[in-house]
Amino acid sequence: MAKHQFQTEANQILNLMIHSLYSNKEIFLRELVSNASDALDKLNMLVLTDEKYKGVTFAPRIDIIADKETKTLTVKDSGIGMNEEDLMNNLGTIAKSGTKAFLENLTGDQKQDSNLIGQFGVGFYASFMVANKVEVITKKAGETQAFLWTSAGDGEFEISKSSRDSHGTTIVMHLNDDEEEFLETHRIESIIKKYSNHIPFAIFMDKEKHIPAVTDDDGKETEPSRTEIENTQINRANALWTISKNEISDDEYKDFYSSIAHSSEEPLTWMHNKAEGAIEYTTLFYIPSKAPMDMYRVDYQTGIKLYINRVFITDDEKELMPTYLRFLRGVIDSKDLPLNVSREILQSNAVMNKIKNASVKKVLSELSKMAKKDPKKYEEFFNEFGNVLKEGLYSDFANREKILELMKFNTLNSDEKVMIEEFVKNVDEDKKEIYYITGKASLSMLKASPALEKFKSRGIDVLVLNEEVDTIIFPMVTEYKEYKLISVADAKFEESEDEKKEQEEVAKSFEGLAKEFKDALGDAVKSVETTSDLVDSPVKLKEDKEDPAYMMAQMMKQMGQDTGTPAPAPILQINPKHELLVKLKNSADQNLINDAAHVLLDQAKLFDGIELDDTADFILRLNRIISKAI
Ligand SMILES: Nc1ncnc2c1ncn2[C@@H]1O[C@H](COP(=O)(O)OP(=O)(O)OP(=O)(O)O)[C@@H](O)[C@H]1O
Repeated sequence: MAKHQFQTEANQILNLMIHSLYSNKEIFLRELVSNASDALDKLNMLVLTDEKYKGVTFAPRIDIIADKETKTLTVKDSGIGMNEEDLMNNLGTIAKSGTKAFLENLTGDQKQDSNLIGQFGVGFYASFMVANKVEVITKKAGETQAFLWTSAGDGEFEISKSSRDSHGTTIVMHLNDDEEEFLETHRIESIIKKYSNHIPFAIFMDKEKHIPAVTDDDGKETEPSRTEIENTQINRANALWTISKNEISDDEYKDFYSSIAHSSEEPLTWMHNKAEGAIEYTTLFYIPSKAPMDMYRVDYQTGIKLYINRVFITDDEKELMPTYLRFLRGVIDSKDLPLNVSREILQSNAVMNKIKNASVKKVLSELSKMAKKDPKKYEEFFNEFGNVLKEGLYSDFANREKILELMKFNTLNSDEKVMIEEFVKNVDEDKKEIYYITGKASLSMLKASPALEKFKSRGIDVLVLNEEVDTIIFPMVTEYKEYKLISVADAKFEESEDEKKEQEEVAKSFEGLAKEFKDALGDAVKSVETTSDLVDSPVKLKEDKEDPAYMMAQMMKQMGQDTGTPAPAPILQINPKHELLVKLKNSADQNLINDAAHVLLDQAKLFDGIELDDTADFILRLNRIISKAI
């Protein structure tokens, strides 16, 4: 008998289970049954596709055995089973993916953590919530040696040789004294009905059956009533997605979600679709109510299971759906794919691609319906998954317009987020230009940006995009229907001849001050010029987009490369109508002009979220100006 230590992460999960933070203990049965069902799925596929398993019989069943005398509860399956190496890896030494993310997210706060556990799906270790000792007797299909894995959940497990009639896995849980409720037939049956009614395989259990008394014609009892034990199927065992929509209740959909997503939270919504025609397939997609913890990790777990004619193929194929829909949970099942499909084939398979494209369209159109019919629910969805969906704007060119229509935008003139279809109603029908501003700043800060003043003064609304990803995504999104998307910095408004003339005159009268500013600031700015764009602010920065150095820096940024070379110096634009600049123009105090030039440049930088190179210098100059004013 060999003793082994649990891997640190596995041990942490185990400890959590034992000192159960989680109040919903009954889910241990859901987890074990779901593992049994997965093991049957795996064997089913191998028997159908792999020569090596030709001789193996696939007789799928799951048995639950409650023994009140030994206080044990057993879950047994005739699935793929495990050999010694599998046992070592799967039950102890290698934590399943997502474990790290899960553990990092724990807060120590019972209520919050219990929610997290509900989302994570603790798997096999959940058995230690109710048992003080767990034994796993298992034999891998096609192999001869069976093994016994035992642990009391105390940091160690043991593996030894054992025997088992045929392939499959038996999990024996020695229940804690206060968990005997899980030996009661009705309790077990209700848990199975709740979570595992629609796994594709039958679950059996011994049940007491009442046989009524037999009476003769005169009503005299010839045989008394009695109870018999009968091995009975306790779940419906019909893959839920194969049933027609109108025969499935909301509760059944929710329960099925709980079993495939290992989640105790209700899904936000689901979409069940049967496509008939050239390619036949069924999809059942769920949108969770909370974002999975690993959603922003590269090693996120996919939530879509692929079945081919009800035979499980994979749940680990990131190409099944685009990454920007990675929050989806559910099933794709099609008769029209070859059973022995490999990962490579799957990725380039024309049928799979058609299913994928049609499914994406379906999901997007369902989301669009939700946005219109149930805005409150859509808001919940968007708050959780909006930023992930947004990734589709650059990764899925074909559906860009639809994804854009699913976005909710902050805008300059609105306190509530609006959708683009609403937004364009107020766009100038002649110009057909949608303006946007991006920046890594708070919403209020960005809305107060000097760059928006020319829009404010003209009453034009602007999309205000203050998420970090927006600065990368939106420059790539150049149009929506017949509208152009234009960054506020590139927006041009027509001016009358008189206006132009007036501006030229103003610029001329400010030439002296502009030169003094440039002399004071040196290479920190490319040039200093007057602008008619500003109303309330004295200055703003402008990038010179024609500058080759600027274009180069942008290109490198888009390719995700930071070469460390500083961006080219910006142009400092000054507002000739602003009192401050008018006063400076008329001032002969060179020191004041010098300090003001620096302070105004720094002020413009701060507005654009740029860190100051020399904060001490900024403060020194500011203080000098203040003391002069007093
Ligand atoms: N009844 C079983 N038959 C065969 N293998 C099993 C069985 N139960 C568990 N395993 C193996 O042990 C692994 C770990 O199981 P565990 O329940 O901890 O996580 P999981 O099933 O991989 O993840 P999740 O619970 O999120 O689906 C499984 O992936 C599987 O390989």
